[in-house]
Amino acid sequence: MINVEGLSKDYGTTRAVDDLTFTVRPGLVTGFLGPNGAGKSTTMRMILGLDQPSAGRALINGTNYRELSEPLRHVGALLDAKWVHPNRSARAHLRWMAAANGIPDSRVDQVLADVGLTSVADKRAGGFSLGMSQRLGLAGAMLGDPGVLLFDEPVNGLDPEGIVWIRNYMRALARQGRTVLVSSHLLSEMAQTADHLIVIGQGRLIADMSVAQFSSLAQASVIVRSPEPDRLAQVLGQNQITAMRSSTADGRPSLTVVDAPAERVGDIAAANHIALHELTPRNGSLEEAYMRMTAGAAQYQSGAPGQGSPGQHPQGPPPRSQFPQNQYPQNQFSQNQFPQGPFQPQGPFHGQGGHQ
Ligand SMILES: Nc1ncnc2c1ncn2[C@@H]1O[C@H](COP(=O)(O)OP(=O)(O)OP(=O)(O)O)[C@@H](O)[C@H]1O
Repeated sequence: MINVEGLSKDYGTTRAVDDLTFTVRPGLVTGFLGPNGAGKSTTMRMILGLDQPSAGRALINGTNYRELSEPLRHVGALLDAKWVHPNRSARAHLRWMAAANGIPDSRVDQVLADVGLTSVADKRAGGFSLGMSQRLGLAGAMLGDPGVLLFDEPVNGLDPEGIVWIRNYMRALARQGRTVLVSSHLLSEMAQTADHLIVIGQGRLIADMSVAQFSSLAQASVIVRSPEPDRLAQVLGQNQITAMRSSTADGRPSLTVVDAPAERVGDIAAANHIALHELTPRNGSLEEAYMRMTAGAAQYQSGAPGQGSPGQHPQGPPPRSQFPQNQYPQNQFSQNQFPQGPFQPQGPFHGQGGHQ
């Protein structure tokens, strides 16, 4: 288990991590999600004792990383896949790591086999593709058979096969009861990999909830086509359901309902003898929900001149007062309550009823 408590990090005048508190539980893949510059890597480095917090602490199984005896037996990390001597073979690299950490040599061939690198174990690691380097990094992380694993953007630059492989590998580690924290700036990736999400923006906690709860934040809708759209809209209105005129992807006229499930729309149509030619439930886009949630928290985003562009380092996060006020009750989201405007990052949203 990882416990992050009131963790902050300042680099000069830049507050990279701002009073973060969260727990990463065993048996789950926890996605650590946030736009570029949100503070994910800095947080992971502090968990791994590579950076000193300005305030707060990060504990692994109740202990500070720097106080762990034989840390590789507790924590494995994949931070930079290319962190390997280019002229060493994969096997030599792992043997060197094992020797430095009091891990028996026999473990090296085990982890090489686990990640599918046995056949290239004696090849120069410098000649490895990114996918092979990621596997070697994973092998290094698994050397001490640790219960806690941290992966920083592990799918960056991988081809689809590599992405699926690493995703399955992380899920298998969690199923074995390990604690798995994996960072990404891609919600689509996390939605397929993680069970739980911790979302940060500008160093602050924005959301801490299961992927299922996060999904329910995305607004669902029902697409309806009928030869009698006006009468259908009218009877739906009589039932306090709003139907908006829309059109399907191929240009056919339709109605879109956001405040009732497909079953209710179908029942009302049937009760009023209105034929339906289509009744399609649609899940809201998770990506849209994520964009709304992190709006204003992205360090670099396209926007008006002066709002920050790639390569420009702003002077630090804006003060909290610049964010719009929260108009929504916390912890009370339902499918149809998700805010339409930019999500404000003042108060973290803690999912209820998630995994314990
Ligand atoms: N060594 C450093 N010195 C100064 N500022 C730093 C340092 N490391 C990180 N920062 C700043 O801290 C903030 C958080 O950076 P961090 O790399 O942790 O974010 P991230 O969420 O991992 O982003 P990315 O997805 O782009 O890697 C950024 O403003 C970054 O510029």
